[in-house]
Amino acid sequence: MADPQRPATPLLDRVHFPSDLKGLSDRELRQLADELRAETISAVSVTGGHLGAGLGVVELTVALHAVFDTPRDKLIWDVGHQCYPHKILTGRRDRIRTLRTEGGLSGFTKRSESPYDPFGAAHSSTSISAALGFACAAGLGGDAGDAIAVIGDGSMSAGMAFEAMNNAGALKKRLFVVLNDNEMSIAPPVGALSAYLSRLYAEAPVQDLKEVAKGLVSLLPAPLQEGAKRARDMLKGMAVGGTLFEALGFTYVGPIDGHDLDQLLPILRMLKARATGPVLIHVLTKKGKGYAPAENSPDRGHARAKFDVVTGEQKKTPSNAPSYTRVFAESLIDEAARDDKIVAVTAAMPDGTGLDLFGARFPRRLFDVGIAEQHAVTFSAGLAAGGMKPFCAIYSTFLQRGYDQVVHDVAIQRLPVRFAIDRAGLVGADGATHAGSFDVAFLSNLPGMVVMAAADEAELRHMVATAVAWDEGPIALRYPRGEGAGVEMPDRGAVLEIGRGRVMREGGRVALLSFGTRLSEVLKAAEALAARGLAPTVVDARFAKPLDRDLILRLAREHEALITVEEGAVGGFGSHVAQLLADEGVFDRGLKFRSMVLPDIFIDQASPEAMYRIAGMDAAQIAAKVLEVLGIATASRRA
Ligand SMILES: Cc1ncc(C[n+]2csc(CCOP(=O)(O)OP(=O)(O)O)c2C)c(N)n1
Ligand SMILES: CC(=O)[C@@H](O)[C@H](O)COP(=O)(O)O
Ligand SMILES: [Mg+2]
Repeated sequence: MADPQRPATPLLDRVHFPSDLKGLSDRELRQLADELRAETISAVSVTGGHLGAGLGVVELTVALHAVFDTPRDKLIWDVGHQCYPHKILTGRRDRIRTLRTEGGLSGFTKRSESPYDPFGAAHSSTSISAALGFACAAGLGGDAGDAIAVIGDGSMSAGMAFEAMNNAGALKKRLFVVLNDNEMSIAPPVGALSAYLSRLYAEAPVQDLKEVAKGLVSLLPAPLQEGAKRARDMLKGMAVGGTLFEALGFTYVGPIDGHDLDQLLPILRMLKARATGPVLIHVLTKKGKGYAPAENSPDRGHARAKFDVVTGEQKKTPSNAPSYTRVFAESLIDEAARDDKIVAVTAAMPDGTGLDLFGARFPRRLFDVGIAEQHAVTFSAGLAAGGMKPFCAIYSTFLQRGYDQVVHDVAIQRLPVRFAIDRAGLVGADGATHAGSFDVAFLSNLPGMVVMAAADEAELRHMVATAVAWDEGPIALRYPRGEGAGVEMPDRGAVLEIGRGRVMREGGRVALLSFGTRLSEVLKAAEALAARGLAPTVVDARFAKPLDRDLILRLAREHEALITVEEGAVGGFGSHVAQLLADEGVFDRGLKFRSMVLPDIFIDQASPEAMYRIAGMDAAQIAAKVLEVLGIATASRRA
């Protein structure tokens, strides 16, 4: 009997690389697409991960690989969260059930993984720039081949995509941009571009093949276009809204049905044969296509835990503690009920940041600006300058994109923007691209910035209250992905004294100075050391900026060694403590000092626990560091 969890895929079994598609008929390609969809669903049911986007591009993936000559032609998937079918067709099917696990395949495209991934991604809206780079390199004697960017409607709204199109339209290089329009970002898309795209296909019904083919004569080199004017005019008439892309110098083709290989194949073949400059192919698809539990869910199956293929039911591990994200959202709602100046800003991540809850309660006070982190930061600066109390909630990794805005628009003007930095530290299955490693470093060096890290969910509630109360300049609070520590929650957040840490336990010889949620591991390490008669002092620093100078200098005076621990890269909390100690001449007096930070490598996907083990930051490793600093040999070292 057929196993629904592991479908039969007789044709796909014969396809190992895109070259195997070349001998298949269009009818066989249609069958292949069906098998590829079933295999994608089966694989993600085992691994969890991004499901809906991949299901939406199954036919597109088959068509692009069937028509273009990858990897010579460079196929660049924007974000890369839709690339699982592509991985299956490009020599990685045997490892597809290792997606997003330690030692397994990345959940995104990655250059080091395959020559079929010419450009890595995971953050959005980079594909057109990269493809244009490839197109120009080819023209200058670099790698030959066409460049094709596939970008979603959500990602298309980001400034970078328009910067790239503006450049491409002027350069007039042959370049293919496939706009995969599924009317979804993670949440329903927002903004004027989204409305514009909807109008495009509301006004111009999906074109039938014959008409599109006629219109495509406009791609012919100029001398051949003369006799085709009527057809070109017809295409223009149909693609009423193509004018935006045409104004940017692209030939607009579409909208076409992205699930219909009878449309995709001939159009792509014709474009491959004849296009001369930049072309935008507007393809309509359905996120989650072909799998009812995904199609019918509000996020169209964007990301899934492992699930049962038949029922679609996800296998989530139950938890006793609320997530940090939820605590942030509930705390903010609580504060906002008392203070009508509080507003919230998200860059296309209402669910991920918990601000969907805030929006449900205060619809007029939530701004989802789309995938536009730079704008989100400066927009928040404007809100602050206008007298509001904006909470700009962004994942640590995505805030990287808005750094100049943080410096130039917020910090220099000392505007009280509250940065709620979610996904701080190592996040697990999304890997290095999504790790929140750098925010402490890139924020703590800014004059006037206050930088806090919550050690647990109760602390997070206090930090939200503290940020509300702080009007003197920008302030950031960081917290990780996942569940809290399960501590008792205060009814209301207390306003913390800026720049003051808290002593968790007093001990001798060594002081452990923790910044963030490693505190629980630090306390476990302290317990283990205490059992050996080496009870250390443990402090929750709370602030990386301003530092609690008095406390740190006291600890330095009263202990033989001081060790900082943080979920961030070098240049952050530990570096600032070291700077203080150096400036105050403390090292001259013989203090032993170590800073436990994320190592100077990008850590690939694994469970967060495994990633912290790789980083050398679990309780056992912290305890071992203490022994090392004190010159006490451990059993394993002696052995
Ligand atoms: C710079 C950046 N901001 C936010 C995200 C989070 N994110 C990942 S996919 C996604 C939605 C993308 O929508 P779209 O491009 O339309 O692709 P779809 O999922 O609809 O296929 C978002 C917001 C990201 N990866 N990169
Ligand atoms: C592809 C992408 O950037 C998002 O979908 C991201 O994977 C979400 O991460 P969380 O699961 O931590 O919200
Ligand atoms: Mg989309």
